[in-house]
Amino acid sequence: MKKEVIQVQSLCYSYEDKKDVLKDISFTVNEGESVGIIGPNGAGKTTLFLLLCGILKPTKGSIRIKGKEVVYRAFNPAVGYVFQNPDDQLFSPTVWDDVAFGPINMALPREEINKRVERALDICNCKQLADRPSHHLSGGEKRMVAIASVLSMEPEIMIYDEPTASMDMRSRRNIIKLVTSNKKTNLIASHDMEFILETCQRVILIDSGKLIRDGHAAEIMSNSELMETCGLEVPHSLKNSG
Ligand SMILES: Nc1ncnc2c1ncn2[C@@H]1O[C@H](COP(=O)(O)OP(=O)(O)OP(=O)(O)O)[C@@H](O)[C@H]1O
Repeated sequence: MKKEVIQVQSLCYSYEDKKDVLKDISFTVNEGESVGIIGPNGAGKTTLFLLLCGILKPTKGSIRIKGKEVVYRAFNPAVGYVFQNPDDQLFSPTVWDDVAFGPINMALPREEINKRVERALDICNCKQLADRPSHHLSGGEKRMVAIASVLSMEPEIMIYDEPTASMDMRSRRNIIKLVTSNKKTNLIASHDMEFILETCQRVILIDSGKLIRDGHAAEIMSNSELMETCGLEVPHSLKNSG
């Protein structure tokens, strides 16, 4: 039987100056599943991710990761979060330092740190960037390095917020490959519907903070009436198929 690794129960969230950003959200995610989180701008996708990582604290409801309640502001090595904006993730003098930052803070032995950095840079095709300052990289390069800086911590659950934004075709393909070939649990928010379709069997559709649908990706995303009501478009590859 599949293990439930994420359990979200009756989750509500209000910012101080923006109420009811998430309204009574409940879902579970099994180990090894890849789930797309789709919804229009401002639907609450990033807010949901910040709650899953413990960066924000639920106004109501609960989130359990691997059976344990998420602790507000506590680092959870099981969860890796790739921020929407890579500049929020990269701050060290070089790419190598940025990718090593997590493993160093996990107090791993030097040899293990080196191994993990090499592996993460290799998976993300960033080896040649290792000695460059992260803030001198292009937008797409920064995004790949940001992914490497999370992969180096080897979390079981990866959360990606808009991973294909500003990526060229080759880098986008590379992300599809790394998401579909890993054995991790993946949560991915994206407006790139074709990308979601290629990487996720299941999607959760959120609109105005409410969970509208949770189910089979192609089934939900081919429903043109539903997609349009939520300000989204049926991906090209599903047009005329549903
Ligand atoms: N720090 C904040 N303070 C107040 N309101 C916020 C804050 N961050 C986000 N919001 C508001 O909360 C709502 C949900 O925002 P969120 O970033 O979670 O949406 P999203 O689905 O990720 O959007 P996008 O697709 O544009 O990235 C929006 O109305 C946004 O304006």
